[in-house]
Amino acid sequence: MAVTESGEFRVEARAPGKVILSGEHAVVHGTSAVAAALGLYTTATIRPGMDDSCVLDLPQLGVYSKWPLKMIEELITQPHLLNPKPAHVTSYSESEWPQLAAFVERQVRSLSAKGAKGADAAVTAFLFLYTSILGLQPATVRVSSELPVGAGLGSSAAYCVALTTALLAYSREIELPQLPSVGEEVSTDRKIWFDVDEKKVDLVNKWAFEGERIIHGRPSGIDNTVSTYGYVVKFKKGQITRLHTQMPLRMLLTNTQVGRNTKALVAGVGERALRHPAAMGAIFKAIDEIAEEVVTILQTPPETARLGKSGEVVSSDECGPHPVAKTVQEIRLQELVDMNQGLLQGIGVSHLSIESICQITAAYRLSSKLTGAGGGGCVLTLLPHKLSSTSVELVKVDIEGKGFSCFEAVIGGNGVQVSCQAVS
Ligand SMILES: Nc1ncnc2c1ncn2[C@@H]1O[C@H](COP(=O)(O)OP(=O)(O)O)[C@@H](O)[C@H]1O
Ligand SMILES: C[C@@](O)(CCOP(=O)(O)O)CC(=O)O
Ligand SMILES: [Mg+2]
Repeated sequence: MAVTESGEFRVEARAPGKVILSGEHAVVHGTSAVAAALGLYTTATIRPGMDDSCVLDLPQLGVYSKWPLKMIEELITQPHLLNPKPAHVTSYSESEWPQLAAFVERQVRSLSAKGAKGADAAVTAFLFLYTSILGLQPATVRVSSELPVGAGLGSSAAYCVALTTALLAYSREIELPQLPSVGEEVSTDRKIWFDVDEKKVDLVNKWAFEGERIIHGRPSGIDNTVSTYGYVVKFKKGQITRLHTQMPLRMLLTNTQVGRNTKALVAGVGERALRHPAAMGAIFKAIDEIAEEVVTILQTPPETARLGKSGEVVSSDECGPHPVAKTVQEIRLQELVDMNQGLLQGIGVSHLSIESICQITAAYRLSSKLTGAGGGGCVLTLLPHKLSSTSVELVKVDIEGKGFSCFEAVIGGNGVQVSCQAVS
């Protein structure tokens, strides 16, 4: 453990978003899903606090609050909650925090209109994680993100993972990398990100899941798991398998800009499953089979499509004026994406904006599906490895011409990382 002369330091943790390739919603009901880390990050920064207070700055939600620690202490009515136990993961329950909901509601009501949306859940999760991990230590906390919030790219999980990691590092439950000596300037471009120690990364994931429970109600755990560990994973009932993919994964992400809320969508699917247990059970089973097949395909070395009699690539398709060769795996994966989207529509989580993107890309023989909770949010479009950048541009122009925004995703990268700096 490195400590500065003054003993004070600032920590930062960054956690990636995610894309679900296959299996969203059904995974909440115990089936398999496949997801990958997305190269867009949420960063939590904690620096020493002043005036015995806690400052929370959430620029994406328009939240900026400064609370005297005495005020937070009054919310803790159970004596055993007064002593933080970072190594011992606990769950939030309203009965143990009888005054927290009303406190948060008052805080959020006093915010701007921009600040109100989603702020209650974010502030509740923050206060629970802060007091449980750090206790009543003064600190200034800022969480900012490159991810769109509430668009299916796992911003809620990245928020919980980044925040939890920064809190655990600030409490020194996570070992900090060597700090530069006091007075030594560290410029932003020299900032080094370190992976979280293997022994502590499971602790991060467990605390982050508790945060997700506050925001989502009933998370499967896939989002916080991918954000914590990174890469491409299969997830089933809490079991995580890292996939060593043989095929390069390339995709376009389109944001419909239609706002939605994961908690409400997950609850809606749960209610539909109660009304139609057999039919919904059959759909979940089909989604499970699709996810398992996706896992197999991703791990199979690419096989180039055969040439037909006149020399054409039998399994190639036209993409605008440019022919595109697809591997056998890419063609199968496209079919599975189409089937998965059809089933998601069947469980009631698609949206006209999503269908319209699927139609646009189908004209280019490309397959798309919603990713995340749906109801709006983002749509992924698989891009064959050999699709030229000119063809991708054509698809993008068409999508953007219809008023949506899209970008080519960087996926399968690292999970949560930490950085720190001395404060003189
Ligand atoms: N950068 C952030 N700052 C504060 N809260 C955030 C941030 N990102 C996500 N959240 C919380 O997560 C909620 C969105 O989560 P959710 O509906 O699951 O959508 P998604 O995870 O797909 O972006 C927000 O309303 C907010 O409570
Ligand atoms: C719908 C679901 O499968 C994924 C939700 O992802 P997001 O919050 O929309 O990014 C829910 C879950 O697995 O917890
Ligand atoms: Mg979420």
